[in-house]
Amino acid sequence: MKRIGILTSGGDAPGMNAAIRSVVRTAIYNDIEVMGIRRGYNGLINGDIIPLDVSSVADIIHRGGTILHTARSKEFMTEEGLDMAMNILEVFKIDGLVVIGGDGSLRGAQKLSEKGIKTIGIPGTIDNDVACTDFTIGFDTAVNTALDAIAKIRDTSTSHERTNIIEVMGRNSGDIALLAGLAGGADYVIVPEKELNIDEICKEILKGKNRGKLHSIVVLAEGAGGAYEVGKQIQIKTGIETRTTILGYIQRGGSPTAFDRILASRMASMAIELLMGGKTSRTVCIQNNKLIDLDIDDALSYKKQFDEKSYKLVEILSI
Ligand SMILES: Nc1ncnc2c1ncn2[C@@H]1O[C@H](COP(=O)(O)OP(=O)(O)OP(=O)(O)O)[C@@H](O)[C@H]1O
Ligand SMILES: O=P(O)(O)OC[C@H]1O[C@](O)(CO)[C@@H](O)[C@@H]1O
Repeated sequence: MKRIGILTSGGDAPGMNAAIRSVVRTAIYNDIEVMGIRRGYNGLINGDIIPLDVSSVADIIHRGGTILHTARSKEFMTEEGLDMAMNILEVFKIDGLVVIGGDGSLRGAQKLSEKGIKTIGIPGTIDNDVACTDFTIGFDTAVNTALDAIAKIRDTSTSHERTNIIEVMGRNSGDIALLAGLAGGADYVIVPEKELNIDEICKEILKGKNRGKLHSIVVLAEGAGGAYEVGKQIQIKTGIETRTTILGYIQRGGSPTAFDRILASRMASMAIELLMGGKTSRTVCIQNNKLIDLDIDDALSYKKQFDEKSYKLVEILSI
């Protein structure tokens, strides 16, 4: 293996830069050249490619976002787009590719490997919705960012004796809501994996009020829908003044936690080892605190298991 490419795709996530740094430095350490493909699969189709050396990845381990930029590419999902991407890889003499992104991005990597380019995927998304891995890069930072916001909202909720609904990201996954809610002492978490029951939530809130609680915190995952409507319903049914905060993109930016930097550095270095070992169509995952690699098709066939125990624990601890 003489020259590899690296790209980030889908939504950005804190820790992607740490992964890029680790790919570049592990490769160069092993005498492999690295080309940075900018703007995801769009950049691959358009030849938006720059060489990366040791210094190009200096001073980025602590930065959010991705220095390679990212994108979602409809064109890449067509047969013509895929062929154009393969042509560009040939033109730039790239014989291995590392893709950092969510499940869609890994699917794209798999398509390229079917066409003959050696590809390795690294799961990076704040949503933690790639079922084959216990953690995706960026998830831990997003949970900590949400937790910090919950703590601040809790202060003002207490002063005003209000209920606060806090909407977090996660697409169709309730993982950010669940863990930020557990760590933030939420009274209730609303997740897409569970049916929404407003009366049940109101009962819990009123139970808390009757034992002298000064505030209630409800963490809602965006995929569970309608934060403002949920807040309105709760206010009508409990008579308690209710406010809604949507955290949005602050969860996708910011300096990655130690956990995400370490996970990113380890996964990315392993991706290069896999390429050097001649592997293709594999994705790196972490399971039970061990890094493993799986065939991308197998990895994408995993079904995400909802963490019922943590969900129950939120209920137990909010009595
Ligand atoms: N089935 C597929 N075949 C080829 N390419 C795909 C496929 N699915 C997704 N991709 C490519 O990967 C890109 C990113 O996918 P997607 O928008 O689903 O985000 P993701 O990687 O799942 O990350 P996130 O959910 O964090 O945004 C798509 O825009 C597309 O270019
Ligand atoms: O960047 P966009 O297109 O607004 O996408 C937002 C989505 O991306 C994510 O931030 C990451 O997949 C989701 O949590 C969210 O639903």
